[in-house]
Amino acid sequence: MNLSDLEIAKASKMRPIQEIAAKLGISEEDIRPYGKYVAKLPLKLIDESKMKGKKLILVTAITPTTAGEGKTTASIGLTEGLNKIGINAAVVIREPSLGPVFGMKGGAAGGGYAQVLPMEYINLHFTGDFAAIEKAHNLLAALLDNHIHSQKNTLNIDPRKITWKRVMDMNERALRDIVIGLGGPAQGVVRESGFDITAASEVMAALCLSKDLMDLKEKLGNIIVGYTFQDEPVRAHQLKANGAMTALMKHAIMPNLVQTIEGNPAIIHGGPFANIAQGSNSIIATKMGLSLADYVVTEAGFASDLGGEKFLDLKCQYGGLKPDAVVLVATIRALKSHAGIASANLKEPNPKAVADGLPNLEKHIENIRHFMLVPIVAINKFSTDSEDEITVVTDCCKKLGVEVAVCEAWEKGGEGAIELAKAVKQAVNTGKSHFTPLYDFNWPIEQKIETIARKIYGAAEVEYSVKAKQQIKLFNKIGLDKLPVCIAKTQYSLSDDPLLINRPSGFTVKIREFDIAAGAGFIIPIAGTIMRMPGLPSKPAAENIDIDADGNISGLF
Ligand SMILES: Nc1ncnc2c1ncn2[C@@H]1O[C@H](COP(=O)(O)OP(=O)(O)O)[C@@H](O)[C@H]1O
Ligand SMILES: O=COP(=O)(O)O
Ligand SMILES: [Mg+2]
Repeated sequence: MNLSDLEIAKASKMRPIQEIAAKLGISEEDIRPYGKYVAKLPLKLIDESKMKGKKLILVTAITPTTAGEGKTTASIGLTEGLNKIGINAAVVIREPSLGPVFGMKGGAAGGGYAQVLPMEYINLHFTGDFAAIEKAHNLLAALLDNHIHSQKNTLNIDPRKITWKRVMDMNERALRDIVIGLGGPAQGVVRESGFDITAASEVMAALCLSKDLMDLKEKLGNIIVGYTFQDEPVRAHQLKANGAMTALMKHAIMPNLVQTIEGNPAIIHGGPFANIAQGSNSIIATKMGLSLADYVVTEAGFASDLGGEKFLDLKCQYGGLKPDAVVLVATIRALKSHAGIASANLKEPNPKAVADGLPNLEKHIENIRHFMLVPIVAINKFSTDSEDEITVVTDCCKKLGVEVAVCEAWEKGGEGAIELAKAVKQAVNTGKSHFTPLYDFNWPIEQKIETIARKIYGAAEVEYSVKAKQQIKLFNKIGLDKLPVCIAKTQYSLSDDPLLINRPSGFTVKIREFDIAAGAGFIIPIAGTIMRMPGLPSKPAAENIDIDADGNISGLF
């Protein structure tokens, strides 16, 4: 195949969004169109009574290369395949961030003949949800600094203990750590601050974990922006910020309906990354999908140790969701990378390297079983994969008693995912999945972290910096210790060291500090050197993106 993702997307004939809505039994009056091919869906379409008996399938992956191993592509392909075998399935995915779009990974609308459309609209500004999240986040920052400057700091906030930063949906390392208020007394109070990427915003997390607009307003009001001189937490509602913040989110709270290349329904909502945030689309969108379709295929970022674990322990517990099966995407190229093969040589057939990389796959299979769930391995086939290499993986799965299917949806669309769809249909109806979260929110903070680190990462122990230990004491004092944890760490290793590939053991996870999302409802242990504002690579994808006089965009992928 020599067409690019964008060329395939442009060549695909889209159906009016009303037709896609009708597939989900939604009337024209009930949708809010954004042009001909996109619509927002009102929350009244969520009906928990209709969710009974519906099937929820999580798509996760093995530890990825920098390009990603095809979870979003396979999720869309599987949805096409399920519809081809007569199952009314919808895919529910996250909205792409401009960070990767202009950075290294590119967009997040799938690939090849397994894409959601309109791809360029989805990958760029879409319906403005990210913009609303950014504005709400930065409004709180502005009100906070204004309180200190213009309102005599009656809340007694210690400017050195402000934790609330600003956000921007761009990979901007230059804004990670900044000094604000320079230029004299009229410019506010001089203090250190910084930017995180919007995908890491607590407003994003609150949106993804809320059940409706008033729940979102309460979550936003509970955001801790910093501490007083007496170490008391200061929350957004004390700045009277959450009403206006929620007003900005009035439309963003509604999920977005689009379509796949084959005209099946796709719901897109929220876009947190899974290495620095909780990595799953919203509870609202997932419940809407389960209210309207019989099967919902949904993805969580990066591998089972990041998006997978956070989807299961955090989102499912908060949302009362129970997955019926987990698809574990594996690629020949990623397995070879775990054998130490350089990225330049990953296309060369090398069955032995595939075999040497299998321990990483085995660990991710074990991780899914830790949640008492049934894994199905989906080999996302690339054109360069050899039959011998694929046989290495299928033999390994058979030895472990794990269902495995080759997924060719990137090349063939739904036709290429029928084998996977049949395996999923069988798995969700065996009743062998008895979803059990890894930990109870009420456990002590250290026990929650150490359970994940040992069981899911394979760590020998967890170490805490002096700062992290002080923060745990503070969290225990102010009652944040009963919140779940959302560990920020590298996506390139099961450990917190990106250089430890394959299945590392005997390592120590080092928690350097914590961020908190007291409003959204979790604490964020930050492991290793991970940053919550990524930087652009030396060859940004943005340099290859262009537009002509007729508005034709090129280079987006
Ligand atoms: N089978 C495949 N062959 C070629 N390219 C693929 C294949 N599957 C995915 N891709 C490409 O790899 C990149 C990552 O895919 P994506 O589905 O976004 O992965 P993830 O969601 O796991 O990050 C995308 O550019 C996509 O088009
Ligand atoms: O948060 C990361 O998501 P992907 O793995 O889909 O890129
Ligand atoms: Mg993805």
